[in-house]
Amino acid sequence: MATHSGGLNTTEDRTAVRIENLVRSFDGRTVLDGLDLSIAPGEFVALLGRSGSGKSTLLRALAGLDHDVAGSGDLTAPDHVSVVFQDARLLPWKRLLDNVILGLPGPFAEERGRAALAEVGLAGRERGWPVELSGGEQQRVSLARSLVREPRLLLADEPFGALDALTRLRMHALLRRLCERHRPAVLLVTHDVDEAIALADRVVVLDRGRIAADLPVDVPAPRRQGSAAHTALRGRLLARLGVDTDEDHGTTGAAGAAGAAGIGRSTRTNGEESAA
Ligand SMILES: Nc1ncnc2c1ncn2[C@@H]1O[C@H](COP(=O)(O)OP(=O)(O)OP(=O)(O)O)[C@@H](O)[C@H]1O
Repeated sequence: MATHSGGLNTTEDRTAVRIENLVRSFDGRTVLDGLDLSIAPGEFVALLGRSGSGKSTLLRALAGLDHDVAGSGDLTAPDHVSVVFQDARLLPWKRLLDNVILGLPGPFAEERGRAALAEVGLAGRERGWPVELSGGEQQRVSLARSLVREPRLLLADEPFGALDALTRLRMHALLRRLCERHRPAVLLVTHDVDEAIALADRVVVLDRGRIAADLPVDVPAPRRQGSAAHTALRGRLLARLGVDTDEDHGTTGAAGAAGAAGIGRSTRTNGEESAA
């Protein structure tokens, strides 16, 4: 695997993503400060961090969307990267199938697009228009558009942030199924600690431009909220986010709000927490 300082490289080896000493600054303010992170092929990593901590900046760097931003470090990512954003970003003047296969080369693009729409539960809607879809359905099309390209790395920037709670749960189940089938490496940015625990193999917390915690999700399926393992991991993550949950003292109301927001006052030390 070849890596080059300051650029985006590609690799086909056993590491899907390797980031070393990544630095990104805006107007003299350092946002990513020597960040290190690796993701294995097929691994699902959730990225938490307070607002403004640099999560989207990291995603943009991985997507190769920040060529105009000054910075340094080594960054290695696969050739095939897809990005899903909070808004589905469908082209309103194109039918759903055409949105899914937009720019997709090859004679079987239509066939693959139909299969992808069926996979996300939208079989028969190929000739429909984006305006006819709910927010959740639009995000399904966005997922189909990403997965039809068989990415080795799927980057998702709060893809369910605008959805209602029930739709969000359905989308969790769908994303899990799709990832089990297609096995891309995934980096999911979320503000929701419970979403991170529900979906990821590993959760990392970004703080002060570095990875402050890197914890495996050792919660037995079906990862029910309220189980001892779920509650323990949730508490550790919220603590790293600077949220005082009081869960040890038997009050969970504030923790519930904090779990969804992923924000709060800063009380942590600067040390990195990782798997014990
Ligand atoms: N193009 C840019 N020009 C100037 N500053 C920027 C730019 N992009 C990001 N920033 C700044 O970098 C910091 C990190 O932004 P980023 O969007 O990566 O944070 P985030 O963790 O994704 O935040 P949120 O959770 O609120 O979406 C913020 O202070 C933001 O204002």
